Amino acid sequence: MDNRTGTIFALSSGALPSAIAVVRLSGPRVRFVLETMAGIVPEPRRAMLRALKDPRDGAVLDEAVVLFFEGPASATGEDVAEFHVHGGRAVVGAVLEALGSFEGVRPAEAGEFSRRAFDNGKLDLTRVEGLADLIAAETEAQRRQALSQLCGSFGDLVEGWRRRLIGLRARIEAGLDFAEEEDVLASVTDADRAVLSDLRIGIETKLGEGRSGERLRDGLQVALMGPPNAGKSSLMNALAKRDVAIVTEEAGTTRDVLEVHLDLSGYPVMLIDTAGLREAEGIVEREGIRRALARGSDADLVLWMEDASGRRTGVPDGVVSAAGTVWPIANKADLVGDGFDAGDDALAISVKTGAGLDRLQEKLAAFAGEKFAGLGSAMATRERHRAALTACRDALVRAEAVGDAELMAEELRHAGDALGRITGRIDVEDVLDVIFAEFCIGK
Ligand SMILES: Nc1nc2c(c(=O)[nH]1)N(C=O)[C@@H](CNc1ccc(C(=O)N[C@@H](CCC(=O)O)C(=O)O)cc1)CN2
Ligand SMILES: Nc1nc2c(ncn2[C@@H]2O[C@H](COP(=O)(O)OP(=O)(O)OP(=O)(O)O)[C@@H](O)[C@H]2O)c(=O)[nH]1
Ligand SMILES: [Mg+2]
Repeated sequence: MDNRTGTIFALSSGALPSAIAVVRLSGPRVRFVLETMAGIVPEPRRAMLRALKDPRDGAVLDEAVVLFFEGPASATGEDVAEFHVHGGRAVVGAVLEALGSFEGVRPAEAGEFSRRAFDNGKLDLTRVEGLADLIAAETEAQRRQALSQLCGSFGDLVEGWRRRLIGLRARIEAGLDFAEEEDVLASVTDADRAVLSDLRIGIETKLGEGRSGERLRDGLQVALMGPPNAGKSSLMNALAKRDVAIVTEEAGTTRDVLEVHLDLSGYPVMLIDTAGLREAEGIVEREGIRRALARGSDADLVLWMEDASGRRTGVPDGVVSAAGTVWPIANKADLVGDGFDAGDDALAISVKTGAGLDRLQEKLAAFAGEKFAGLGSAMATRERHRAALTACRDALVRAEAVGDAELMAEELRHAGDALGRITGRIDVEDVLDVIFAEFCIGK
């Protein structure tokens, strides 16, 4: 984004046609556009019904609800206007074209409204990320987490730590100046050390939550693995309630890794179907098996599925997920007869008759619930958060180890800067474009 000034506009609502479409504008020319097209600048935050006119010939384009938000009390911090128009393609097309005809007014790029909100101090980076997650949220747990991040739970926690660090550093540096004047050695008080270790513990606790926050965004990874023809793809389709994967009676049907997102009692799960494992002849199938093993070793949970009517070998040693959780499943219970008991700890199901599927779904939802339980609402949801927290923790550990007040102050500065990168208070020009590019146009 090179041109960060000017007045921008975009269709901020969804796909057309729709009942109503919202066209949003932000920037210094908003008042002029309102006067020209709606004949008035409405009182801030009061909806008005107006005829929208083409600035070039005065032709009426639509009858619209018009809103004005006076900067800085707006979503972007600039003057903002909204035209709530009828959501027809031609209506929206005509309004957008009319807006583009104004001097100094241009279409917005993806994420540009949010970028302005960030630049004007309306949202810190964690809130911006929460906003992106809220728009992407597909399940209740994701919505709650994203909304809490948008409202600042994580950003305020990090900013609180940063302020305490700054306070600590200020006290230590004041001591340094004093020592210089008085020609004595600066010392760090026990109280200062207590604050330091308290901060370190807080950050370590947050780091101890691991990737749970990231998993909440992407979904818990559950990989379907097992020998060919066990019914993995059939189960995938049954749980997804649509025909995602090809199912045939031929062994070796699935080659690529397939993913579907499931909503299990509000928890996000990414179900991964993989190629059946066997000594394969063809290179395509061998590559499929290589991918299957790779995904399985990354998964939070592996469902190891075998055919209950055949000879079951059990879970091979090689198939142990990173989290180490593997559930054996015996499918095709219908072929074995009524009251089939898998015997071992395997869960007996039949995708064909649906037997055992409810139980499996309940178990999966409980597993997801357990994985996400105990997480506060303020959580690190991205790799970059954890990287910065780790850098901060390392600097704090070094600060605790040094005896010299000057070196300690220096480490505290590093620690504070690491936290500042999370909220975007310092030195993050490089990550901004990445974060804002995630957004749709009009946001
Ligand atoms: N019509 C409409 N609906 C919408 C939005 C919008 O922009 N327009 N939003 C877009 O994301 C969300 C609401 N977010 C908003 C965030 C801040 C402000 C705003 O005017 N903030 C001012 C005043 C705050 C106040 O009065 O409490 C400010 O922060 O100073 C408006 C909407 C969801 N619904
Ligand atoms: N009788 C019976 N047949 C089933 C059941 N589940 C799946 N099948 C059948 O088993 C065959 C193989 O099913 P798939 O879902 O393609 O098996 P897969 O494990 O994905 O196989 P690969 O992709 O080759 O590894 C198909 O003909 C299915 O209709 C079941 O519960 N009972
Ligand atoms: Mg398959």
